[in-house]
Amino acid sequence: MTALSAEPIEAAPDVPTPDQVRRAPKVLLHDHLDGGLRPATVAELAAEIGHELPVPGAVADPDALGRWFRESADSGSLERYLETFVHTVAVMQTPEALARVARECVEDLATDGVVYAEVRYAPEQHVEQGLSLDDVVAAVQQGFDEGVGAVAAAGGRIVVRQLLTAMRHQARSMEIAELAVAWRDRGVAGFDIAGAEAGFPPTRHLDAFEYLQRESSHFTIHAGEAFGLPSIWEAIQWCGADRLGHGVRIVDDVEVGEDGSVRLGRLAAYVRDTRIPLELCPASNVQTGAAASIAEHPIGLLRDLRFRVTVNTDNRLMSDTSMSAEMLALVEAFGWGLTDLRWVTINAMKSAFLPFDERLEIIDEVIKPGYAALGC
Ligand SMILES: O=c1[nH]cnc2c1ncn2[C@H]1C[C@H](O)[C@@H](CO)O1
Ligand SMILES: [Zn+2]
Repeated sequence: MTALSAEPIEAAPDVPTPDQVRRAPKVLLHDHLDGGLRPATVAELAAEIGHELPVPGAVADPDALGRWFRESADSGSLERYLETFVHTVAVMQTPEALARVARECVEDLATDGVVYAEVRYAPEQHVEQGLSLDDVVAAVQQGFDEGVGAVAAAGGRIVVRQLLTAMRHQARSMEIAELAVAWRDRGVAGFDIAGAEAGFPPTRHLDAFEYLQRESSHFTIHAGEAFGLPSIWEAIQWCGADRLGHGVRIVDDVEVGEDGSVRLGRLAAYVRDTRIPLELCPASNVQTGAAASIAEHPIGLLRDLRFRVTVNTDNRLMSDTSMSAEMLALVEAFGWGLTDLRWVTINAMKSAFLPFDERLEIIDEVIKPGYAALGC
């Protein structure tokens, strides 16, 4: 057990304005492609293929559809939150639709000031109309390439990589891990597992993780979101996860005394000592019930204790969020300043599944100058 005080790293020097937050360079490690569609795109693609949406007339009123996603995902349960994906996955079954969604994703992230993103989705969910797993990855990559090209043509700069997710309740993780390795030099940076956590421990997919380790590949695991410490422990100590998707329940292993003293249990100490990145997604956690509110979200404590905290969107459509919105909410709830936003951004870039020299280049050439321009 470790004892230490929960003193902040340093006082936040200033309160950033919404415009400063939007202009600040951002790094996004945890964003689902099928959770980030524009409402208008869901409506148009659904109309094209005759998929029935829960909101009639959504093409004419995409905002109403956006509200439906947000409200339905606001369920307090991960299982019910995940039910909303049936409508986004349904409209992402052709190369054209996949490429469009991927291109728009890149454009939306760049508009939000994101300079590096790893965007994940489960290829096995996009083969209902006969595409092969390879076709799916190729279509998404084409969309990403087009999006990056469009951003560059408009004078911007963004780097985007795919993470391939396997669904934890299914049994295709080995195939998806092999797919990630096959595409590793063509836009895929790593692997993940997602889906309902309770009852589906990461060790169910141990063969896939062991294969990836032998291939010197990278992976993150959704763990410690809807389920607690045992899931995090398996993800790290059995499966060898490089990062934790959410990982927010690590606070169950942190004890804060009335006098402000803090004791870390063995697992929390290990996560902090080894600098395992936490892909925290505050708005999503409030919707699924993992946190009661942003103000009560453990990110404040985890930042003060200097865990390797990163800030993420998870599902921009279901949470009606963006990186700027997530950061602004933290500014408001915890009084974070630009120094804190810069810290989580550099934490995220250090934790990316990109080669070391490319990470450094983005930190030195994009992130630091971008914050310096804001006076930080
Ligand atoms: O926060 C999440 N936890 C677990 N699974 C999730 C979360 N957000 C999205 N997913 C699932 C639903 C998607 O269809 C799938 C692949 O992106 O991943
Ligand atoms: Zn997620």
